Amino acid sequence: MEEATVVPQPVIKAQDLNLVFGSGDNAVHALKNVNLTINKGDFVSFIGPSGCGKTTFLRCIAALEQPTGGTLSVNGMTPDEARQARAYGYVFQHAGLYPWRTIAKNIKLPLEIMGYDKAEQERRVAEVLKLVELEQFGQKFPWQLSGGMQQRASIARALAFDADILLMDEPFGALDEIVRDHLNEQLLQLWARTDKTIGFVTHSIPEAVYLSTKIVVMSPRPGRIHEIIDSPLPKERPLDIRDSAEFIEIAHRVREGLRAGHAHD
Ligand SMILES: Nc1ncnc2c1ncn2[C@@H]1O[C@H](COP(=O)(O)OP(=O)(O)OP(=O)(O)O)[C@@H](O)[C@H]1O
Repeated sequence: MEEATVVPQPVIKAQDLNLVFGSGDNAVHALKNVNLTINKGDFVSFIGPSGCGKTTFLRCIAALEQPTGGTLSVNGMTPDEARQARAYGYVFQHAGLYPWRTIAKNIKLPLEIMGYDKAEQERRVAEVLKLVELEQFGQKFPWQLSGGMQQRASIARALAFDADILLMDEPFGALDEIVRDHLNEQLLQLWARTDKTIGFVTHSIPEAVYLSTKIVVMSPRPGRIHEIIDSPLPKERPLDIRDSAEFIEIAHRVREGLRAGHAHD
């Protein structure tokens, strides 16, 4: 029997994207001629040296920065329209939970602002707490949770309005290795279950290789895409896949890409 061909559905499309902060002598060319298509269900990691524009690219998608050239579409809309349509959830490096609100109330806040009725707010909070395995912690305050649990709560908050796209800016950068491994595993399971499209910024080669279907290797300022590596790893990834020859080979390619990217300067 012939295998069904899956037609890729572009979700995020950047064409010749440029962003220059400031002008004259103070101009910073943060993104230069970035061309990238992210398809539905992709898990795309962005890796590159500090200051190469990873966060800026994510912020452009989220309409938090305005590109100075090129085009960018999100679910077929402009980033501004996509923001208004709640097309994505955004997870920052630090959990950013309000200390005076319980975990459930933190997750509820954007839902309140968006005008969901009380019953729907409760239903969604319960659902996302379950997804990140924090069902028992809704009534706790952030300070009563570990760093990893707080980060899971912030992921739950981003998932609460059930956007198809999740943008994550180094969400696990501040956590220790073991907690990070665990959260990586959980995030992959969540991605497999929900079929979301994920854009993920990281500094860690193993994290990028473990999580992604596509690894975007960026080069130093002005931020350009040096290479896009498609991962042949299966969707189901136990942690020990990191010891496999295939994994090590991709990690090697990413490292080489990062080195070669540096040579542009
Ligand atoms: N609002 C701004 N005004 C001026 N320059 C900015 C602004 N935001 C970012 N930059 C500059 O743009 C460049 C890209 O920054 P960005 O934060 O996207 O890099 P990054 O790859 O995410 O870095 P890191 O890995 O350190 O988080 C940097 O040189 C940064 O200093």
